[in-house]
Amino acid sequence: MSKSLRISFDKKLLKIFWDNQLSSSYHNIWLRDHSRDPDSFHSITKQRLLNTSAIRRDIQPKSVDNDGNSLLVNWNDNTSSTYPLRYYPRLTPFKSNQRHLWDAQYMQQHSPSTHYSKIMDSDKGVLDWLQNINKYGIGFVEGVPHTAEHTQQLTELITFIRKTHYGEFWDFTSDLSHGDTAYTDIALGPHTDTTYFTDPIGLQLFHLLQPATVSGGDSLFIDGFHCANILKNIDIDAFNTLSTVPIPSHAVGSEDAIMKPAQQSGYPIINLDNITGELLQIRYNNDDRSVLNHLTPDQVEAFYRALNVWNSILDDERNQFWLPLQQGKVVLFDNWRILHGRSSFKGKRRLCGAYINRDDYVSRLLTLTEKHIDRDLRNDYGGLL
Ligand SMILES: C[N+](C)(C)CCCC[C@H](N)C(=O)O
Ligand SMILES: O=C(O)CCC(=O)C(=O)O
Ligand SMILES: [Fe+2]
Repeated sequence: MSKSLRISFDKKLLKIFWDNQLSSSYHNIWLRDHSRDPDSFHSITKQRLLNTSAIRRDIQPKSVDNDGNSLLVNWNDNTSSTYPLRYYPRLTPFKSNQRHLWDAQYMQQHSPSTHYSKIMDSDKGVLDWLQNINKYGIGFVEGVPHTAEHTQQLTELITFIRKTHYGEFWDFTSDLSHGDTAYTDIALGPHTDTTYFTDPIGLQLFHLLQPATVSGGDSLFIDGFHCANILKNIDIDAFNTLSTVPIPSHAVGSEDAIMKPAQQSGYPIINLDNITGELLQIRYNNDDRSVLNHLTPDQVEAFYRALNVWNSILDDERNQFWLPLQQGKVVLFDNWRILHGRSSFKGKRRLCGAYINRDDYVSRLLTLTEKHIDRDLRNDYGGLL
């Protein structure tokens, strides 16, 4: 084949040249390994059937044809491969181009919200809600009957609730019923929850069933990704410190804890996606941080300096979205991105809510997106998994 026409499906996935211009034998192995022919790839389960280690080291394309839908490669081991030509972006809900980072002013003017009736009507309403989470990290629902039962039912329309040593669907007040300051009336600074789990909870939902009867108890939300970007821009050393120094943290739980109190070896406060390098997870709770007995003297200095810069950004009112939660208004937020807090309060206050696992949230988002957004995507997406 004389033409040397480059067909590039995607820089990362698959680029091949006609005229066998693949430069290294491993590129041939890589190409063969990504074949979508029925002997190499299960079209329903999207799993590889091919035994990668059995691919011959000297595998070479003998010919390459294009039938308009797929690229057909015949190999020198008498096998052949197909590669669908159409390429859709992988449905990865956390590509930064889908995220809209925000400060307090933006959130005051554009609180992403949907109505309870729309969610109860159909799972398209659930998708709208989760798309707000995917884009802004936070999403409100108005018009929710202010009972724990209705709130739990609403939560379970997303997916199942994650059970922890705090219970399943929680409905709590300041009675220290669990060994945590959340069960008191003191102020809580901006934080993410369950930093002491190997897999911090993905989403957190709050519904304030009883605002504080005397005063206070307002809620704070901060876009941790927006703040991490500020940190990166103003002090790259501090950003690098907080995205590398591992921090241990713990939860005491309480006698009736279903699970043993959690104590985890460390993870950094700012965690990046291992493939894309994008912001993946903010893991910050200064109250739950355990003893730092693993740092060198230099790391201690770098850590506390960086922590000060980080806190100066969190404490900047321009980044702090404060609001008094109310009966009937549910908030759901991405605990891997959004920090939350509370002002101290006086009197009785009752908050209910739940945790949802990260992976269960993401798979629900993907499933509803494929169902409602792009039916063709299933085939193209499947062909190129
Ligand atoms: C939400 N709920 C009241 C159940 C528990 C709160 C636990 C708070 C804990 N310090 C953490 O940050 O994980
Ligand atoms: O009481 C509140 O508003 C939230 C407390 C808190 O941070 C939590 O329960 O995780
Ligand atoms: Fe919390």
